[in-house]
Amino acid sequence: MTNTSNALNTQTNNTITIARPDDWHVHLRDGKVLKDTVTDISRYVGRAIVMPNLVPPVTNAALAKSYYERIMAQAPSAHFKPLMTLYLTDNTSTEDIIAAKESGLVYAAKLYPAGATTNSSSGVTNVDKLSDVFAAMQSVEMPLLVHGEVTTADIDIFDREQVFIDTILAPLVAKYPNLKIVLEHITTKNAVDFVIAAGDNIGATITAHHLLYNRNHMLVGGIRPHYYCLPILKRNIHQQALRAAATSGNKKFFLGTDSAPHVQQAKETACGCAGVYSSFAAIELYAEVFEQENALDKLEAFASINGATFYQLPVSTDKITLVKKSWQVPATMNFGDDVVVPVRASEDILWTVEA
Ligand SMILES: NC(=O)N[C@@H](CC(=O)O)C(=O)O
Ligand SMILES: [Zn+2]
Ligand SMILES: [Zn+2]
Repeated sequence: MTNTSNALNTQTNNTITIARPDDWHVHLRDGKVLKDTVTDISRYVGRAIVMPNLVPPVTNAALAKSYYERIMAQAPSAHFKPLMTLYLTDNTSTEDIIAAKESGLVYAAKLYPAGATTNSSSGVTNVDKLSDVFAAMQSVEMPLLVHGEVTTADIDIFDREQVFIDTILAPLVAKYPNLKIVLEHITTKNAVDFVIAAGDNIGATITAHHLLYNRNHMLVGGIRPHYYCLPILKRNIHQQALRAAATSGNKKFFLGTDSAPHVQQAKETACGCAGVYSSFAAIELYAEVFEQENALDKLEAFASINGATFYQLPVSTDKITLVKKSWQVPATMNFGDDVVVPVRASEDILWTVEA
């Protein structure tokens, strides 16, 4: 099959060539494990929006710069570029936003409602405290990335995203009509519907695991901690809505793995951490979903075009090729002095990226 100048992807039944994908939401962690996460992600991913939920969090341009330098010190592949993010707290100032923008390294700021997820204890307790910060972000055109879950004890964990959209996100979108917002790792039909109905300034990332799995995978026949992530896997109708959105080609939806490794002991315990490690095989996992939905022709839009367009960055001119060839994921993977149990551990992944 020949490529035409305006159709970027080339496809047969068993291979597909697309522009180099980016990952618009990933956790690379820090310290000894950085070598492992950076090696895995930089195998073929171009740009990655790097989450700032370290301990302590990445709250200003200076911290973002030193984290950037620690990532680059791992000697990632030449095509890899980390795009840094700022962690918003109750104390973030408009000066922090301006300095971050001027650094040229920070591409977005992340809103973690305090207590919502891993390392979010320094997060924002009340978005009203950040009015000036959001106004500054709107004026310097810095996207706001949102972990969209409320944290109040009276709200059921399966409803946290929907309640966040209704009570916090919708008013925020109304108050800052030009602020670019990415609702990260969406998990519900409510989120899909909200994003579709909103203006072009509102987008969403979708993880591979929320496309491949629903809460039955986590809970039927025994509790499986390696499926536990936040926002938590929802029921099948939500999974179907996510699959429809991702494979639709709609420019508002783009690839964000939310790959979030935790050591094996921290997952396989009485109170296990939230997070799924997936970035070692991101595009291969998404390709399974797109093939199942008969939408391999939309994979490039989701993985390589829509996110770049949202962030006003050029689409990569490099290409990668996926081949329909299965391989077995190891039971564990190196993670500093420890190991992580990756998504699909000891099972097959159906696609392979050609070296
Ligand atoms: N997604 C997760 O379950 N965990 C993430 C945090 C996050 O993205 O919310 C982590 O940092 O471990
Ligand atoms: Zn999150
Ligand atoms: Zn995340």
